[in-house]
Amino acid sequence: MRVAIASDHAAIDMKSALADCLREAGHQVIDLGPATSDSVDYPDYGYKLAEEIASGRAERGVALCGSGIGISMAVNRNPACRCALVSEGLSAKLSREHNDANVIAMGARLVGIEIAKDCLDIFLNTEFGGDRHQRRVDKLSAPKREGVTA
Ligand SMILES: O=C(CO)[C@H](O)[C@H](O)[C@H](O)COP(=O)(O)O
Repeated sequence: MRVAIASDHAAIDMKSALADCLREAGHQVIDLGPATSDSVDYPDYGYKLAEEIASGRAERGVALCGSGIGISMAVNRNPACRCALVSEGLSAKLSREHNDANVIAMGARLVGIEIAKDCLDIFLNTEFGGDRHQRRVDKLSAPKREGVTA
């Protein structure tokens, strides 16, 4: 699978460790940076990652920052992305089975590396359930959200 990965300065070590895991598992890794631990802004990297998904250059994405919150918000501003912020395996599994998540987000300051590896493995190896979940996921992509005024 083609997997894009991006972080901010707070998650650079986790990015490097997860990129190694992805390569060892035979995935093609698109590392969008950053390359150093100099302070950067998570929206810049979240938007870059989202663009990789939207363009089709990447099939899945991994978004990392200190809490995972900021970068997941940035990724989800792109309508092509369904980014799930997770911190344990069951959420990673449900993000695929129920939500067809195409990006996983985690917080390097909150989640240990072994749990992060487990979440990533589950995220990449769990199929979408389809059926009733497809109808709901379709509504996430609908150009007009029924009953929403804002
Ligand atoms: O967690 C984050 C955003 O949700 C970021 O990774 C930052 O770490 C966080 O905003 C704190 O930034 P700092 O410059 O490292 O203090």
